Amino acid sequence: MDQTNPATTLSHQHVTFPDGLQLDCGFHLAPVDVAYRTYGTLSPARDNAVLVCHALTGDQYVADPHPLTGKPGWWGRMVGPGLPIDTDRFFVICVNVLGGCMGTTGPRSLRVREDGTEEPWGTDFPAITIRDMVRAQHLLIEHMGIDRLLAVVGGSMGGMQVLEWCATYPHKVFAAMPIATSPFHSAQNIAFNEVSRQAIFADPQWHGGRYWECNEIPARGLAVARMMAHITYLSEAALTRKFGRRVRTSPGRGTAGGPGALFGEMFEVESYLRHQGSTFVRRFDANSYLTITRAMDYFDLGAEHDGDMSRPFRGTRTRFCIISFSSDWLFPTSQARLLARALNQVAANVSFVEIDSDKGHDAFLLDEPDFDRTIRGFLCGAAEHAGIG
Ligand SMILES: CC(=O)SCCNC(=O)CCNC(=O)[C@H](O)C(C)(C)COP(=O)(O)OP(=O)(O)OC[C@H]1O[C@@H](n2cnc3c(N)ncnc32)[C@H](O)[C@@H]1OP(=O)(O)O
Ligand SMILES: N[C@@H](CCO)C(=O)O
Repeated sequence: MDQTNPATTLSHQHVTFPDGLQLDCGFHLAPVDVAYRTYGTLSPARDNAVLVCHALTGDQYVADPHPLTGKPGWWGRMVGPGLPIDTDRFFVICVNVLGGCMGTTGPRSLRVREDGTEEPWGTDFPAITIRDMVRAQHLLIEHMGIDRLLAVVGGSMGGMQVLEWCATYPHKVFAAMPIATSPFHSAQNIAFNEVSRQAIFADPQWHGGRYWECNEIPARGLAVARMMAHITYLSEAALTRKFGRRVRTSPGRGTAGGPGALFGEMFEVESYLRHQGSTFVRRFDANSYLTITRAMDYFDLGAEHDGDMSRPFRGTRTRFCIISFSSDWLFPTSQARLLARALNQVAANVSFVEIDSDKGHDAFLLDEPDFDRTIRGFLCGAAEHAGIG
């Protein structure tokens, strides 16, 4: 089933779809490479698959070390034997999103020019939507011979994909967990994304998006984009608990590119953000960042259906568990509640849980026992209702 493609050294699991995809923007993108990871074993009936959808800067390495950073998978505490998404029981699939930079086709992928030579797509990569990402995942799921996913689970932009799965392929999702997400990307979030993008554009090493020609990357701009965005993933309480107003007298870690040493001292929180920025640029592509943030901005389930948020789910038989976090100000509980209300009009099985946490948006990536229990319980219930042992 797995076709190892020597063109990518980033993913152990990878399929090329020569016919590609018709995108929402009207462009036909072909071929399309889909890079993914699986954990656990697909049952003979192919009915125990759980698709995990990653967030903006995530990737398919959910539960094994990242090939570029060597760090543990981003949901290693959630996915594995005996863990809430139990790989002794479920076959877990995670796909690097379309537009990404970890093996699935994106701006860094090569395209063939008219003269037969190849170059990266760069900023010519077509605009994509969350639905396009889901279509690419669907190609893979069909390729695997899976008719129905037991569950689709994801946080943040991953949650947007969960909702698109339910709207676009309603008969293929038995249960869905949209986490720390919203049925539309808010004006505030579009605004934050725009600041991130402007930081990239302002970097002299951006070179109009053709930075590979100069053998450079817009590292400073991408790092600033990440620093700003990272603040939105936390909460005031989390930042205060972690750093307060503490300063470090020696700049130490996290000084890359900054003027901290000029001031003689640096607040711990500054050092932390610089560290987050500088580690990010080692693993992420700026053009992917632009492409994916734009896809998030376009996301608006209601607008896709004449302003009626419940319409895409009419007739659904999917079981939903919506989860929000009390201190998440990026995807606040109020937006999850709007989703729950819309779903309640048309779906028979909708539960909604707000987890009490002061860790902000990224709480879905962190140790939150109530969250773990909710995921475990919902998946066990779904498996039972689906008749899976
Ligand atoms: C589906 C997806 O969402 S995938 C994408 C998820 N991954 C990311 O977002 C990666 C970046 N984000 C993070 O690291 C997030 O904060 C989390 C949620 C993943 C991890 O949170 P936490 O466990 O609380 O870690 P924390 O935010 O404190 O960061 C720890 C890092 O900061 C460093 N750090 C902590 N304090 C400081 C400081 N004062 N100065 C410099 N560096 C610091 C640590 O050394 C550590 O570095 P390392 O990751 O290189 O080992
Ligand atoms: N911190 C996560 C969540 C963002 O929504 C990421 O970077 O993907």
